[in-house]
Amino acid sequence: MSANRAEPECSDDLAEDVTVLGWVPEPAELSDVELLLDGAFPPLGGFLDAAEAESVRTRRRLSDGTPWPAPITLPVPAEVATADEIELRDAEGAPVALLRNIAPWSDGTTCHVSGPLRPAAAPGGALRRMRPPAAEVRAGLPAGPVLGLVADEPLHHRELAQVRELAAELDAHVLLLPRMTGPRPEILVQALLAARPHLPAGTTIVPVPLARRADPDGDAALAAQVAAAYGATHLITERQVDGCPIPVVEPPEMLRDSEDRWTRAGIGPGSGGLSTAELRARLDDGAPLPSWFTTPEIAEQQRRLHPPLNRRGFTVLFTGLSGAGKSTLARALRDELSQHDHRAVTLLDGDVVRRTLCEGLGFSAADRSRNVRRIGFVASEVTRHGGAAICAPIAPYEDDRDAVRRMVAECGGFVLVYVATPLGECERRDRKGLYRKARAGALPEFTGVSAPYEAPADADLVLDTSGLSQDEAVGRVVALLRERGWVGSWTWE
Ligand SMILES: Nc1ncnc2c1ncn2[C@@H]1O[C@H](COP(=O)(O)OS(=O)(=O)O)[C@@H](OP(=O)(O)O)[C@H]1O
Ligand SMILES: Nc1ncnc2c1ncn2[C@@H]1O[C@H](COP(=O)(O)OP(=O)(O)O)[C@@H](O)[C@H]1O
Repeated sequence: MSANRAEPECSDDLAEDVTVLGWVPEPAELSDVELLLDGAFPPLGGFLDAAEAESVRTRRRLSDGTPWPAPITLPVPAEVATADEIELRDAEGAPVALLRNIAPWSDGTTCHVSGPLRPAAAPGGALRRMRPPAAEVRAGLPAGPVLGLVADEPLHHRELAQVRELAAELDAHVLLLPRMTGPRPEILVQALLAARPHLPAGTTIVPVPLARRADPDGDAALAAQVAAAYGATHLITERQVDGCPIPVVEPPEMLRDSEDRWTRAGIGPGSGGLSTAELRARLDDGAPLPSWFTTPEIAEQQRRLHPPLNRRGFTVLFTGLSGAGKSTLARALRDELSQHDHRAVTLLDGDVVRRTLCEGLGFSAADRSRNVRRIGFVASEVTRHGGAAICAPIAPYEDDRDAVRRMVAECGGFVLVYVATPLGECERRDRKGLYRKARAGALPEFTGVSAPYEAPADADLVLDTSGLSQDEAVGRVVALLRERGWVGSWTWE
């Protein structure tokens, strides 16, 4: 049997020369660690080795032929891959699991570690009290069919009627597995708990920290594996699931009758309900959700999960050469928003950030990268909590700007403004005399002179301040924010 399959627990008495290193995996990888420890990925007992990963990638099967939909692997830096044992830690640095690194491997560019896992502490993670290990959940289920549903959206009247219909048809117990993904997973769980009065009596609800996979088919099939591990004997899903370990049941067509009840036989005007796009548009606009669509309690959680655009946070990242006008425009935009918008505005200006948050960092590529990503982290937190973050670093590297976009976009709006004032004009302005020094060789690694600036190809707005007044430039940013729905019309000028 491969080193990655479930195995007897390895012993604690390691030899003295065993090297143990700590490592903090990405949040999605930590979710896999939790699921492995909880027995939610049987028969896996740890991360896949090279042969198993290749077998899953090419055949969607483990090497012994067992269907397995997605590679569960753990990439690490090369120096970590050399350790015999790796202590996997959560974002706060607390130990979660110990990985016996029996078979480290490389895919040519990235190192991976593989081997059995054992817990390093009592099970933790968000909402832990609601989610016992898979075996415990299975043991608590009644005998007979169990209808599983892995939910990553709230359930409204139509979906709830579908679940009730299928449960009655199969005479099944319902096992609802809210999927803890996205920036506010706890709200999804609350939205699904709010649906309990409308689900069959005794429905078991267990949140699962199953991170989303890029490949939608592999993702759906992995969700099916998890549902089966927790005891589902049938799975409700609209998707085709290859190699599903349990029978799939498609949700039946439900229509709304003239009294707004959802039935299999119902007919009536608008009887199909709201499409996903219609629901999203209503949520974006803050429009009410009709009572035939959902209950007030579920609607409240749905709105918390997806607030109207003009109530969500956003970030504006100005990028451009020194002297391009980033700080000037950032300050003017701050003033404009402070005067007209309801959000708290946080200005993260290059010079100020470097004296505070990023004190001690220089201008090497690595330090600039750290600087920009730190700014991005703070901006994403401001955005998550409904504020407006305005950032004005040079941010010369595309990778770092992309990282900021990713961090922020998970939490709210993101706008990249390229202040594309030409180098000649920036140099002519030379407000701080830095270009002169750089040209004289007294200031090394100066952006545009002796250090690179990668002009963005993905800017949401490009502003050349050599041909645009400050007011016009800020007006364009505000117009874009308005067009995207993040800000409304000003009530007064
Ligand atoms: N070598 C070098 N290259 C570029 N800029 C330099 C350098 N040394 C000091 N300065 C001053 O630092 C400001 C840029 O800092 P940033 O944090 O925005 O830069 S970066 O995003 O990390 O690249 C920049 O401010 P702005 O003129 O507001 O852009 C400069 O005043
Ligand atoms: N249309 C404009 N928009 C912004 N700044 C302008 C404009 N026209 C001239 N400037 C001047 O250019 C300089 C830009 O400096 P700054 O805003 O500190 O740039 P950065 O933050 O990109 O280094 C300021 O002195 C500002 O007054």
